[in-house]
Amino acid sequence: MKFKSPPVNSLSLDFITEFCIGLEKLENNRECRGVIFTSAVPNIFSSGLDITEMCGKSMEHYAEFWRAVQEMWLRLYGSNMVTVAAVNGSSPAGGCLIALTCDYRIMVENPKFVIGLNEAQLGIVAPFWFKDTFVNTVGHRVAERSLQLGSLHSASEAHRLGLVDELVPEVKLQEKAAAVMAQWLALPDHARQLTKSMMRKAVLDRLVAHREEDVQNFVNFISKESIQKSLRMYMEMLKKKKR
Ligand SMILES: CCCCCCCC/C=C\CC(=O)SCCNC(=O)CCNC(=O)[C@H](O)C(C)(C)COP(=O)(O)OP(=O)(O)OC[C@H]1O[C@@H](n2cnc3c(N)ncnc32)[C@H](O)[C@@H]1OP(=O)(O)O
Repeated sequence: MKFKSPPVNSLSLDFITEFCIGLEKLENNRECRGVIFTSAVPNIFSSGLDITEMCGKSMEHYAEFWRAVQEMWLRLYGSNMVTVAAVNGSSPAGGCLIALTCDYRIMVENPKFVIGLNEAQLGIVAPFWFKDTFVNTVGHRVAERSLQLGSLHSASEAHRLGLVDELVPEVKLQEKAAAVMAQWLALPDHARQLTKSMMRKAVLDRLVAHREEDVQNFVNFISKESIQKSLRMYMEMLKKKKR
């Protein structure tokens, strides 16, 4: 699945809806046993949640958007397929979450590319299921420090921390992703799928059990004037950076 929503593959409601539909089609296709996620936008894997979906909109819109974000994560983290992220660009916040939610992460070894859950830098808080996914990948200590500081890690640092599994030169990315996929698909599906489910079930169940509460927390948090102000300032900063 190649993300192609220029300029930065931000995760808008439309993007997320298409992502979920695409994933469901693949999940229902018996001939498809694995998916590689990558980007068709140069230098960007995904810039994370589309901030304009969380700024200046109605409470109803925030609730609809957040349910879609939850749905995307539930489908991807709970997927029966082998999922490989071929990270060929920067991947902050929600973009990093997509990578973390996959079974394996390969990143291009470009010192300019960054990845991480930088929510704290925007004055927002990564929800518990982002945190759980992060902890399950890198362990509690690394996740705690990285989340509190809202760190964006270079590709080499992300590799050292275990946030990504492998680094490759850009030209080798697709070949490496295909080789990893072949290695994972060599196992019997039922054994791999049951093992994956056993490892991820508690974290998935936790969101399913608290889904509406999580939507309400998000809506209350994001609609606070202080949070709206932080997000507006962040968007202005992104725009000014260009000039
Ligand atoms: C109690 C429960 C509480 C729950 C709280 C909420 C939890 C929310 C969880 C997740 C949050 C997120 O995912 S927020 C998104 C975080 N993303 C970022 O911080 C990345 C921001 N973007 C960048 O750093 C850079 O754009 C880039 C490194 C990704 C690319 O840099 P580049 O120089 O190539 O491009 P530009 O910066 O010039 O950007 C081009 C264009 O795109 C706009 N843009 C960028 N990112 C976003 C985004 N995430 N959403 C919307 N729009 C974005 C940027 O403003 C530029 O627009 P213009 O061309 O109009 O200027």
